[in-house]
Amino acid sequence: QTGTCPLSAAANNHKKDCFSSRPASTMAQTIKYLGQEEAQHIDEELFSVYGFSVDQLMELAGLSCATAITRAYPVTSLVKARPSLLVICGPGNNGGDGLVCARHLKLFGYEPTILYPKRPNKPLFQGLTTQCQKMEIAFLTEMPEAKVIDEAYNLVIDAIFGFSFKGAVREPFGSILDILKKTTVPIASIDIPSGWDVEQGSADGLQPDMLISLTAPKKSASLFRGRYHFLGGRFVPPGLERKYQLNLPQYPGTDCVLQL
Ligand SMILES: NC(=O)C1=CN([C@@H]2O[C@H](COP(=O)(O)OP(=O)(O)OC[C@H]3O[C@@H](n4cnc5c(N)ncnc54)[C@H](OP(=O)(O)O)[C@@H]3O)[C@@H](O)[C@H]2O)[C@@H](O)CC1
Ligand SMILES: [K+]
Repeated sequence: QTGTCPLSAAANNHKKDCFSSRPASTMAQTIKYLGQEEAQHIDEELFSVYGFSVDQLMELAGLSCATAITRAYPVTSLVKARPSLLVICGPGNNGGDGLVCARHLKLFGYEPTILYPKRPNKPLFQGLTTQCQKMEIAFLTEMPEAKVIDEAYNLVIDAIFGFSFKGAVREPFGSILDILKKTTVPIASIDIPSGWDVEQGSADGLQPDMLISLTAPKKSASLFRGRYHFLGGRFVPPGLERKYQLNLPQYPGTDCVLQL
């Protein structure tokens, strides 16, 4: 289930440079790209062994995503008059990351709008939804047409599916992904480009401009061809990193994200 990043020699050399402050024994090692089951085991262990709660890690994950998006697409670089963003949230924890990310992006000066078509009946997600509403973030009642999205928004944030996605896409997300494939505005995907097989990717799927891998990249991230690949979720305890041989690069200073 495990593997290392099958990147080009040039990219790997660059990664070695990034490790140059580390001991020689770890210098040649590259960050591990996780299989689906391994990602789920790590997630489970963070809660059961290391004592974290879901909302704690979701807050850090969502903050990482908002920070990375702000690095790649600063408000001053946006092409439209208003700093408008569309955040599409799915039914699981990836969708929760999207809600947290939207709240922080609002605090960072953007104007996010959220589409959240399938809302779990759980206090965590109800609370995150209320927080966004109280932050005066608008919620759409239906997915706009591709042309409308291209006209209205600078960027789409894809928080539909993460590492638990499996099988053929079920509605309403099939139609939503079909529309997203027709848009031309950049897409920033949280953890996995939605609709991609977590390990194999998808030849005719979304082609996001940005990918924010949380904890560690998943195997399909080796097929990402967009401009910006960031790592976020700076919360991995050393014992967990050692057990799964994650070989995480050092985050600079106090940063919660790192460009890969
Ligand atoms: N440890 C970490 O790194 C942390 C990870 N975090 C985040 O959690 C994410 C993983 O979250 P997750 O496990 O809740 O699953 P996720 O991928 O959101 O999807 C599950 C939902 O999708 C649905 N669904 C599945 N397949 C489908 C299909 N074919 N078609 C349609 N629907 C389908 C499925 O539906 P159901 O089973 O209910 O039918 C379920 O409701 C991870 O990627 C990261 O973003 C952070 O928050 C915290 C720290
Ligand atoms: K996603």
